[in-house]
Amino acid sequence: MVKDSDVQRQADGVILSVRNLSKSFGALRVVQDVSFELGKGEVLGVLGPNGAGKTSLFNLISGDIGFDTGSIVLDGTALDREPSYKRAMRGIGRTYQIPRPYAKMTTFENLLVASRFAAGRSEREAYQSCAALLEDCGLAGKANLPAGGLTLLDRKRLELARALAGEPKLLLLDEIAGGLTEAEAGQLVSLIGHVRDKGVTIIWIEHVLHALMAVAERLLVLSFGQKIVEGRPQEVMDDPQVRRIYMGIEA
Ligand SMILES: Nc1ncnc2c1ncn2[C@@H]1O[C@H](COP(=O)(O)OP(=O)(O)OP(=O)(O)O)[C@@H](O)[C@H]1O
Repeated sequence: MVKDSDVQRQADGVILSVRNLSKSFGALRVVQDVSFELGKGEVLGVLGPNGAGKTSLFNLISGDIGFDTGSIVLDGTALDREPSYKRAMRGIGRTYQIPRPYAKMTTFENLLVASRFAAGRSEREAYQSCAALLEDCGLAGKANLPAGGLTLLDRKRLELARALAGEPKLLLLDEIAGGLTEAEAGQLVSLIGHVRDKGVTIIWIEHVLHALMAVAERLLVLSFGQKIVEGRPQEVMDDPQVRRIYMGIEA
């Protein structure tokens, strides 16, 4: 149920309100009564053990799956049952844990598709913005290579660039640093920092803690589909429940 107060808060600078969101697959309750808010330009990190419901939460926000109960309000608009392509056009961009480029298309063509369809750019505008994006994301030298042949780091860069080509106001990053070396993760962190500096609001699910801690202003921890704690990064990491449940450390 969307309350008038949610819409009012959004006028005050909140870009996303998630209220009492729940989703079950059969008897499995993957997201249970989760609520949080996100300020414009904020970076929220999401943590939790494997299977905690983090990707499911993203799928609910992006519209890849529908929720059972609760509400999601983006910039004053309740998303209700809107499909994912409409949410992309409203400004929700996302990456997937396993990058999903069109493998036979070139890096540049992959970006063009996102720019034309998610951002609704004309052909000319799309060419210009995608050329700039290739530069920003360190992919200029790979523009004409088939995306399927890129290294893992370049596939992650392309995954991020494709999400950015849709010109999102809210960007959902799903374990984008996973599988990278420390130096590669560092490059990605600085890229994400640039995206944040341009005013894009970000929710970032990540197991690579040092990468997340470098950018996130607030953390939210899920366990068995429920939000167990939310707050400033150091407060959250010091929380006894988080140390026990997430890190396996006895308080
Ligand atoms: N489409 C689906 N049908 C049935 N069960 C699902 C489906 N999608 C996810 N699940 C289950 O929901 C639970 C939460 O999965 P989810 O992928 O959201 O967790 P996660 O926190 O992102 O985990 P990880 O860190 O391993 O990516 C898991 O038990 C998973 O098996």
